[in-house]
Amino acid sequence: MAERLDADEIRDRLPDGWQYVDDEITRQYEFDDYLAGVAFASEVGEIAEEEFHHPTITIRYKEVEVAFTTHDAGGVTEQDLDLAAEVDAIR
Ligand SMILES: C[C@H](O)[C@H](O)[C@H]1CNC2=NC(N)=NC(=O)C2=N1
Repeated sequence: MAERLDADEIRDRLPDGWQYVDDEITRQYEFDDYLAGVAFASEVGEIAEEEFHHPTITIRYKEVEVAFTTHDAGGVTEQDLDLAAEVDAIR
């Protein structure tokens, strides 16, 4: 099972645009319209299923927030950092 990383390591390795808050890493993405955000969220879901590692996805008007943590490890692991980079590559 993946080991949770300590705060310094997470901060050192966090991809640009992501924040580390309360044992998860999060990023907000802006869109020109609501349905573009919905389509993006669906693509994030595809990746999550492929990797069997699932973020919390919050769809707002013209904005989608993605939050990763590893529930099995009780914090942020390599998997979360890797998935964050994969999600960034969607756009
Ligand atoms: C049994 C456990 O829920 C599964 O192994 C997977 C499913 N997706 C998951 N997603 C996330 N974010 N963390 C997990 O620990 C996790 N575990």
